[in-house]
Amino acid sequence: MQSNSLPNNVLKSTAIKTRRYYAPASTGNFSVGFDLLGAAFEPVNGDLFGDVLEICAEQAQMSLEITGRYQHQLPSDSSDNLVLRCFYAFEKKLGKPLPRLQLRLHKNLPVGSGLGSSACSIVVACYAFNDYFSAPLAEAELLQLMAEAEGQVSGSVHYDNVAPSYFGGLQLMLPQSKQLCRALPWFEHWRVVLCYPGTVLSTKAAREVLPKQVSLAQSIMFAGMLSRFVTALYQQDESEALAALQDVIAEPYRLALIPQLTQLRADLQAAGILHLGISGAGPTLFAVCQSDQQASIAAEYLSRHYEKNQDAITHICKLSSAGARAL
Ligand SMILES: Nc1ncnc2c1ncn2[C@@H]1O[C@H](COP(=O)(O)OP(=O)(O)O)[C@@H](O)[C@H]1O
Ligand SMILES: N[C@@H](CCOP(=O)(O)O)C(=O)O
Repeated sequence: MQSNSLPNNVLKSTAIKTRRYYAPASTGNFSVGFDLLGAAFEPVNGDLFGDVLEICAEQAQMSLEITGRYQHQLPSDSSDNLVLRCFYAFEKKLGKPLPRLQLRLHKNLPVGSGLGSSACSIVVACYAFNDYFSAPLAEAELLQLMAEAEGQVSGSVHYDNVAPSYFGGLQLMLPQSKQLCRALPWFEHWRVVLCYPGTVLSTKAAREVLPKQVSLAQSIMFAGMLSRFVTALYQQDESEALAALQDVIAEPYRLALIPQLTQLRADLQAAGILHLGISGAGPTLFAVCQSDQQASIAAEYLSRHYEKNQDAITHICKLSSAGARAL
């Protein structure tokens, strides 16, 4: 193995045992916590629903091969890829040259989907580089690097996808706290159906429809609903938690981008499913279900009425408590 301190141009290709890393899909906001709350999910059937990054060799130049179901949604020029951008940002943060790598990204999450696709690639990349180079960055530093990379994509720094995709679970962001975020309790029997219709909605565009300021009444309602939800989780009061899942910040404005939401929600509520919300900035919708049976009904309904093309996908999920990891 070559030394890390050698200049890049004298490094030769060095075979290594391929290392594989994974980060899960995530739902930002979870309706009630715009930019402050996010959850990582994985399909109950054991499918991997998140990006996989392989580090295959050390070599003279960086290279990135892109494969996977949603590779066609990414720029063909891989130099624009977030994975490479993360490598250079990671190297800059360390302040010393790193060996160049041969990388392979399995793009398993649709782009511009509301499933934290950009965050997922950012998280798997930063996690992989930190692990591969023997963990030079502490968790908080790595999370900050991830959030900065995400901010460059969406136009403003928000942690509600990178934090759950990195740490797993339902994560509440803690502004101005050293801890940055905290995992909240959950209802283990909850199933969350994620339905991506197959159409692209950029997060940046979906943020641009939001007002720059909200009223005092909206601010109080937002803080109140989020508090109601969080306390209900701690008290394991399920009906309170479900009742608090109201988005008073983004949904009123994003509804124009996802007009089917109103009818789909009414139909699912008639079937006993108590919450349907926008996953992240959309267009993916998420349904919170209280049993496997409800989840099957919601998944069947949404895939029939909301999927629009061959890129569409619907998964019945549970909370992914593990987050990013080596496979
Ligand atoms: N590895 C990657 N994964 C996802 N998006 C990427 C990646 N590399 C570059 N991009 C670009 O980042 C942007 C991600 O868009 P965004 O709307 O934030 O997606 P999402 O809402 O799914 O996170 C797109 O312009 C996409 O082309
Ligand atoms: N809080 C963000 C979440 C964006 O999630 P994404 O999966 O759509 O990137 C927002 O609502 O803008």
